[in-house]
Amino acid sequence: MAEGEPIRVVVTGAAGQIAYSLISMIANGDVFGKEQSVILHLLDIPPAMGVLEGVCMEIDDLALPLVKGYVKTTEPELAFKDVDAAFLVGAMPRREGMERKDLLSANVKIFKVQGEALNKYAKKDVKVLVVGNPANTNALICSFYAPSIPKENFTAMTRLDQNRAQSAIAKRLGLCVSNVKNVTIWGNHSSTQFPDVFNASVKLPGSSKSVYDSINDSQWLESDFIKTIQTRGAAVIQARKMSSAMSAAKAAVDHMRDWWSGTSEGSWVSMGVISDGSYGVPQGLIYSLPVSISNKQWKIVQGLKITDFAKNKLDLTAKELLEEKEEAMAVCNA
Ligand SMILES: NC(=O)c1ccc[n+]([C@@H]2O[C@H](COP(=O)([O-])OP(=O)(O)OC[C@H]3O[C@@H](n4cnc5c(N)ncnc54)[C@H](O)[C@@H]3O)[C@@H](O)[C@H]2O)c1
Ligand SMILES: O=C(O)C[C@H](O)C(=O)O
Repeated sequence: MAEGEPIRVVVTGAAGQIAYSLISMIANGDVFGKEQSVILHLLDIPPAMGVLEGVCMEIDDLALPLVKGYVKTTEPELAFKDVDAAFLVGAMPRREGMERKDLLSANVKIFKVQGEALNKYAKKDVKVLVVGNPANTNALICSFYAPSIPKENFTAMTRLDQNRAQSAIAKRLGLCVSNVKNVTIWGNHSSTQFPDVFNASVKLPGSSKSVYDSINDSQWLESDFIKTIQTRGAAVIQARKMSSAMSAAKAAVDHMRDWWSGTSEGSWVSMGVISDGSYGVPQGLIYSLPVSISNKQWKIVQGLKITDFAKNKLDLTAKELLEEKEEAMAVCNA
């Protein structure tokens, strides 16, 4: 990319509630850096075009110098044309009482169509982040229908779960969240996910201590803490009557920023990525794993301690993803 040239960034579901927070953060340089200008590609469906018109007025009124233009469209071929990065947010959110996989039959077809469009129109090194639920399986389907783009370029968002877990640990310890490092989310962005602090640490002045030792309450860590993170999305829906948006947008920013700029030495983040058999996870699923990133390439962190307790949890969430994959393929082939 030539110095000073804008990158093209697509946000789907651009008239929705997550996009409303996300677009301003992208436009402000929070994802691709304060020097990187952007052309925003904003995709939504015809009934949402009036709202999107208003969002575009607000983009103008933000008066942010990094925004070199925007494309507002209902056409995937325009939305995905030559894009460098894709935030695939547009999909139906769940309502109270639903599991995310209940959205599968409604949402998965969107990701088939968008995979095909990415395949035809996007740059071959496009970085794709799927936010729309069920995020892991939607990312898998999107990648399946975009065979000319490397599978490594399709990821699903579990960063919100990581942020929730790190925040809960910090709160319990009375520390700032920036002191908590290397919490891992394994598996599906669903109630079977495993938020794992066995390998996480707490930074203290001049030293570092394991989260386990710092909290010193394995009963809490192995039951209430896990359940709270697994069901946090549902708790937000119950309270707000709408799913998380502000925190979801921030997590999407964190995910793409780290993919773009890299992780620091000795630290990792969680992303739903294509599994290669590491940690006994079946190959070919989009499964949340610990990754370190440099030169815009993620790498699965190897050698983390997996106890029998953890292994059972890893297997359970893999089983759910295998079932979702089968159901999604059936929906797409129907
Ligand atoms: N992975 C995560 O951590 C995470 C977190 C929060 C929400 N989500 C999911 O993100 C999705 C969006 O949530 P939201 O709160 O912004 O929903 P929303 O209903 O406010 O917005 C969704 C937008 O997508 C649009 N849309 C629908 N079909 C589309 C299509 N085919 N192409 C383009 N746009 C389309 C809708 O018109 C709407 O404007 C939901 O599926 C939600 O469950 C995921
Ligand atoms: O829980 C949901 O349905 C929305 C989102 O996936 C979340 O985790 O908040």
